[in-house]
Amino acid sequence: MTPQPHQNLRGLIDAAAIRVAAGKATTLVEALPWLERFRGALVVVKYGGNAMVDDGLKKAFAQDIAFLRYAGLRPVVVHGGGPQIKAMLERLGMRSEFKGGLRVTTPEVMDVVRMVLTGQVGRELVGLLNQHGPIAVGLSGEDAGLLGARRRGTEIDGELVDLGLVGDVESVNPSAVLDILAAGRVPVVSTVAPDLDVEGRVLNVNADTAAAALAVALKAEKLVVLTDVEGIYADWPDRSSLLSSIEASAARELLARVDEGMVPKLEACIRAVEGGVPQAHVVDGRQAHSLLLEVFTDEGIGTMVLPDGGSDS
Ligand SMILES: Nc1ncnc2c1ncn2[C@@H]1O[C@H](COP(=O)(O)OP(=O)(O)O)[C@@H](O)[C@H]1O
Ligand SMILES: CC(=O)N[C@@H](CCC(=O)OP(=O)(O)O)C(=O)O
Repeated sequence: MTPQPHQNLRGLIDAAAIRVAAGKATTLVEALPWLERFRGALVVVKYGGNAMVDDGLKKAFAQDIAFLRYAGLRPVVVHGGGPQIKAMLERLGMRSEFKGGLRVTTPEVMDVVRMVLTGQVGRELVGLLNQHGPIAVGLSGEDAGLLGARRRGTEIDGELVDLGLVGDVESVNPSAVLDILAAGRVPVVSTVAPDLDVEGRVLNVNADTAAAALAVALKAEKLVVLTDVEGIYADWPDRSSLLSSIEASAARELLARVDEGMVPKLEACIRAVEGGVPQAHVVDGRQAHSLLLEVFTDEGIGTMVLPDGGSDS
């Protein structure tokens, strides 16, 4: 019997659909070695405020974290919120400046930082994640003694500059995070920390810094820093100088040549790998699902920071 034209068309569509399905299966199978390798792995993901400005990207980020969780990893989210703090300060008619990539924080600015990070950005991320099931629990460095911080300055042209209520993490008590992970949930951490020297005072901790300290304390398998640039450039802003990987001591040398937002990020990656985290990645958070690509494919996305000698192993 001669096939009717519509049957022919149907046959063609089916063949195309099968090819698409086969492609999807290939993608899933390609993830298998990574699923095996990272099953149960604790991964600290720092989600930068600049990668958080677009609703579609935020949704994709929440999907990625939910995916990691349902794939059997143990993601811990540490979020930033620099642009969101800036927007709120502007609404309130306030200003703050950055020195060495860190916000100079007066007591009035600190109130806004705490309100925006813990009360706004953290809440929003928890809400987005919980659209995938009751998985996310938000907490700040103040909860159950998670973080303890001491005031720090920053060095600019060899001189120590005061930053006000800015802290560096001195102690981590990870038990609250571990409790949440043991319950099968995803901790979402905002980086306000009690001052170890002045009772009742809280300090503004850069989120990269806090993520590194947490990754070390939790003995994470990796730290992934999502930001608004493709990775670390050896010669910023020369776009041909994107690094695919760099070892800790070379990264330390590079610190003198990066500026502003990349300073705490690079410091954080160095701190993580020198503290025992096997690898730290700076990845472009403006690309939807970059986190999944980083964890589950071998495509070498972003820049990987390794401990010294790590490239040879
Ligand atoms: N060497 C470098 N490589 C990449 N980015 C750099 C470098 N030096 C400075 N930067 C700047 O750092 C920015 C990332 O920091 P930031 O905007 O604070 O991100 P986030 O909000 O994710 O913490 C980049 O957008 C870029 O402008
Ligand atoms: C001391 C310091 O600079 N704290 C940061 C905390 C938020 C943060 O780190 O946000 P991003 O990751 O989006 O940059 C700030 O006040 O902006």
